[in-house]
Amino acid sequence: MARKGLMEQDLSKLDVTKLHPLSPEVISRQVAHGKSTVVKAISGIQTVRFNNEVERNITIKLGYANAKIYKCEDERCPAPMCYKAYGSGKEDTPSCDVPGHVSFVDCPGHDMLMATMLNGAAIMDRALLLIAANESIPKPQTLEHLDALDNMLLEHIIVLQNKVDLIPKNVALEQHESIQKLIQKTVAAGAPIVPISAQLKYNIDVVCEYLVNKIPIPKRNFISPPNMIIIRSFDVNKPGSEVDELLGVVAGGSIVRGVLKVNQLVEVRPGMVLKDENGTSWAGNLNRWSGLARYNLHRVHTASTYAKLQLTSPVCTSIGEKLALSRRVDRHWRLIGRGQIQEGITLEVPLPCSCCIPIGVTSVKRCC
Ligand SMILES: Nc1nc2c(ncn2[C@@H]2O[C@H](COP(=O)(O)OP(=O)(O)OP(=O)(O)O)[C@@H](O)[C@H]2O)c(=O)[nH]1
Repeated sequence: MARKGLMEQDLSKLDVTKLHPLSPEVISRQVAHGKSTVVKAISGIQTVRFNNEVERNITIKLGYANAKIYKCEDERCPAPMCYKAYGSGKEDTPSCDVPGHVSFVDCPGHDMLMATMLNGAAIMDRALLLIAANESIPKPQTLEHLDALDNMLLEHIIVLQNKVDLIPKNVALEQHESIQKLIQKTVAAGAPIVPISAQLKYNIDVVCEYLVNKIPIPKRNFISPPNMIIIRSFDVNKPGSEVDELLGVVAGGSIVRGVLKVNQLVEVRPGMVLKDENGTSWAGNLNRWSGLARYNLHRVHTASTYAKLQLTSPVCTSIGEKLALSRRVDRHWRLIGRGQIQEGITLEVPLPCSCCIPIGVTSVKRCC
C-alpha cells in the first residue's frame, strides 16, 4: 500500500501536539532508500511482515534474513556474474563453492526510530548503508545512520546507491561524487559505493562479490559460555483462528558468543528501565544481553571532551560492552554520543561538542 502522499495532506489542520513518529505527516517526509528491497533481492526474504508496517509501507520493527552466497567456479561464468545469492534453505554443498553466509538485520530508516536501529546495530558486524539515487543528499536519516555507524564503531561498510534505474547516468555519477564527499570524514571513508537497482536486481551480484571479498569474516568465539543478544520479540498467533489469538511470544536475536545446545538451560536477564532519584541528567541506550535499555545516568565528572558517568542503578552488562548515548529531544530519543562500560561502576564517554547536539525533530547538525 502506498504511503499517503505529501500532496494529500492538509497541513492547515495539522495539530503538532498530536504528531507521532509514525504519523503520515511525519512518515511521508522520510525517504525510503530501499533497504528492505535490497534484503529481499539478496535473501529472497520479505522482512516487512507486520500489518501496521505493510499498511504504512515502512519498516518499524527490526527484520531478519539469512542468505547464502555462492561463487560459480566455472571459467565460463566470469565475475561478478559468478556470485549468486540464495535464501538460507539452499543446500550447503552444491556443485559450486560456498564462500559466504550472511545474515541481514533490516533496520527502520526513519530517523525517529533511531533507538530501534541502534538495537539492531548491537548484533551487526558490518553494515550496508543505503542512499536513494533519486533524492538529494544528505537526508537526515542518512546523517543519523552515519553517526550511528561512527558511534558504534562499525567498520567495513558498503554504500549502496540504490534506485539508479530512476535517474540518468550523469546524475548518478554526480551523486556518486557527493556521496564520496559526504562520507570522507566518517567511519565510512573509502567505502565502496555500488550503484544498484534493488528492484531490478541490477548489480546485486556486485554487492555479493563485495560481501564475499571485501568484508572480512568476523571473528567468532565458540568456546565461551553462550551469549545471545535479544533484539526483538515476535507474537505467535494461533494458526487459523478468525480473530488473532495470541499463543505466546518468542524472542529473536543473535548468538554473539559460544554455542547453544538443545535442552540447554538458559538464563534470561531483565531488560528494562532503571530510575535515577534526581531526574534525568543523561539518558543512555545500552546494547546488552537482553537488548536495548534506556536508563538514567548521573554525571560525576566532565572534562573537555569526555565525561565519566556513573550508573545510578545496576544493569546487566559486561566490561567492554559498547554504549550509545541518547538525549530526549521533542519526545524522541536522538543519538548524541558513545561510550564503553568500564571496570567498576564508572564509564567514560566522549562528549559531543555543543554543535553536535540534535537541534530538531528531523535534522541533526553535524559536528564541525
Ligand atoms: N525504482 C526503484 N524503486 C525501488 C528500488 N528499491 C526500492 N524501491 C521502492 O522504494 C520503496 C521503498 O522501498 P523499501 O525497501 O521499503 O525501503 P526501506 O528503506 O526499507 O524503507 P524503510 O525501512 O521504511 O525506511 C518501495 O516502493 C520499493 O519498491 C529500486 O531500486 N528502484
